[in-house]
Amino acid sequence: MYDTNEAKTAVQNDVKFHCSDVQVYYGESHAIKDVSIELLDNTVTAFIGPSGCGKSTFLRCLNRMNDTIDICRVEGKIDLDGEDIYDSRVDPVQLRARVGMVFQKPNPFPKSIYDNVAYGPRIHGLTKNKAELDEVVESSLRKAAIWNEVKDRLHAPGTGLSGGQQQRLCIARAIATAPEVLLMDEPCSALDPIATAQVEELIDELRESYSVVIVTHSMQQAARVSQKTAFFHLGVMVEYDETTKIFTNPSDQRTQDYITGRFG
Ligand SMILES: Nc1ncnc2c1ncn2[C@@H]1O[C@H](COP(=O)(O)OP(=O)(O)OP(=O)(O)O)[C@@H](O)[C@H]1O
Repeated sequence: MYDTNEAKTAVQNDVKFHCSDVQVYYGESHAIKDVSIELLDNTVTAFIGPSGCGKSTFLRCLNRMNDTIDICRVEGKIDLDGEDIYDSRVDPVQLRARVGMVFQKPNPFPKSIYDNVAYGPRIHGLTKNKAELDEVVESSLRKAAIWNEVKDRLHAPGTGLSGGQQQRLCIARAIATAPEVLLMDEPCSALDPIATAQVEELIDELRESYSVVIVTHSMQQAARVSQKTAFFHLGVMVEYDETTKIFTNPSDQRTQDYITGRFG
């Protein structure tokens, strides 16, 4: 039913994130229950599940974006390369340079294309001079597969690009701080089919350099772009396995019901 690519399966890659017994509360409401998962390097992991099951909440735990929500409380342990990201010594701003994020709606800053990409390297002091910064901007735009479309108008506003171009600009902005992990929260939901195909192709390329975690409502997209899939339901991670296995022979009846469209 779903077109998965078994040859792309990545089982031997290193663990980037080791999450154990993660709980998330919004006030009294228990949104994520006992989630334990290992997320691999050089792998695209898809989070799927019905609306409200907690996919975005769990994704936001991985770079402490939930810290910005007053009523949100995270418990359990989340290690990135063996280091606890919730340790009081960890600076969330530095963490977010290592664990970049791309949102549902393209959100370029009201700045030029160049300045959008240069923003992260500038605030983190990653380059020594203008020539180095130019290089980072160019290589990030190239990796995000948008260089050829913008190279002659780097000083035009980022907000003047099409939706698909804006999303690739946001991916370039996330890549510019040399992250190790890219979190993508429904990155194609505001894009047309052509822009979606371009971003999906890009996600496949990004996997060579990063660990990519993507929340998606589209099971076809999860099947196309990911090697691992986690299925969430009512705040619980029901099943986590090779994408091929999840879409062809899931172990849990709830996963089976979801992928065959019986609920959600
Ligand atoms: N800022 C918030 N304040 C209070 N409750 C929240 C907040 N964000 C999410 N929730 C609740 O947490 C639960 C999980 O929401 P979340 O957005 O993580 O689910 P999701 O699977 O990503 O949903 P969708 O696919 O619709 O985006 C829901 O019950 C939601 O109402």
